[in-house]
Amino acid sequence: MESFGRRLRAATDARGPLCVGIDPHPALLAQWGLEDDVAGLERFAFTVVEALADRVAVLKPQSAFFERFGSRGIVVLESTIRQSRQAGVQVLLDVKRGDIGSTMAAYASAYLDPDSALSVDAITVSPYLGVGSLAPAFDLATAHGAGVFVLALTSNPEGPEVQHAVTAAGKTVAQTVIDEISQLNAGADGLGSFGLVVGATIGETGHDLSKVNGPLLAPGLGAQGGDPAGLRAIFGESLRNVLPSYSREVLSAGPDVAALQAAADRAQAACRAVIG
Ligand SMILES: O=c1ccn([C@@H]2O[C@H](COP(=O)(O)O)[C@@H](O)[C@H]2O)c(=O)[nH]1
Repeated sequence: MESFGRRLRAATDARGPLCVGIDPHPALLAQWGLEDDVAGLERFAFTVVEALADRVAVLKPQSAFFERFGSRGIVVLESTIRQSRQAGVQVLLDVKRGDIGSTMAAYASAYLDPDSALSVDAITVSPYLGVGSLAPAFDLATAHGAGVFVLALTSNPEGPEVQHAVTAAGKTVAQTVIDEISQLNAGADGLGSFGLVVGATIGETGHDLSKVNGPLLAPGLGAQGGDPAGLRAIFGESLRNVLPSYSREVLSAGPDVAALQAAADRAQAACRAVIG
């Protein structure tokens, strides 16, 4: 199977770099005139897929908002993933898993084994137990042409306390993660399949992303205050590999399908003006 990195590059070349999150917040369900229940969750998620699956490169369901409804929410997540993939969009499940290797192997099979009902193109993971503990996810992703995005410099204000801490080796925790992921992508044919999460809100931090050769997911645009104009200072020469990601800013245009599409088109144009 073609690698995730190559599929992603083809998708962003064809449709632009934009990633839109599917985050069915209770407040958004109310704004859309939907009940805060499984039927409302389903209507919300399916409407986003109907509106955007054929015009953006990546849809990013936020697992937490589906898990909130227990097993019935997971069934909706499975359908959302299935419909999205059938429509040809890359699906990045924002699920931020991370555990000791033997447990990580089970998480990996849940999301990266093509036989799983929750199988997606890529997932987000947390390196807090050490990047090496994520090896089962890297291995399964490689075997099945999937991708893995590792949290490095997150968009929230609490992140730097941990991520900017300097290790005994003299590098920040974030730079350690960045360098380990860069090594995984070394020798990739085209864009690598191992990505990083680097928030669009962080400003210039001095971290070196130039050797990553993998996709750089940039959440935090719109509702969290990030602006496409700020991406240049954060990503420098790696700008071409950035996947700018919006959730609430685009989703709040719903439930009208044409209004959602117009909001996504505006976000796409703003990002293209910076990323190209
Ligand atoms: O550093 C991070 C990592 C992940 N996220 C996720 O992205 C979306 C952002 O939603 P907005 O409505 O555009 O603020 C959400 O699912 C977060 O969990 C992040 O924001 N920052």
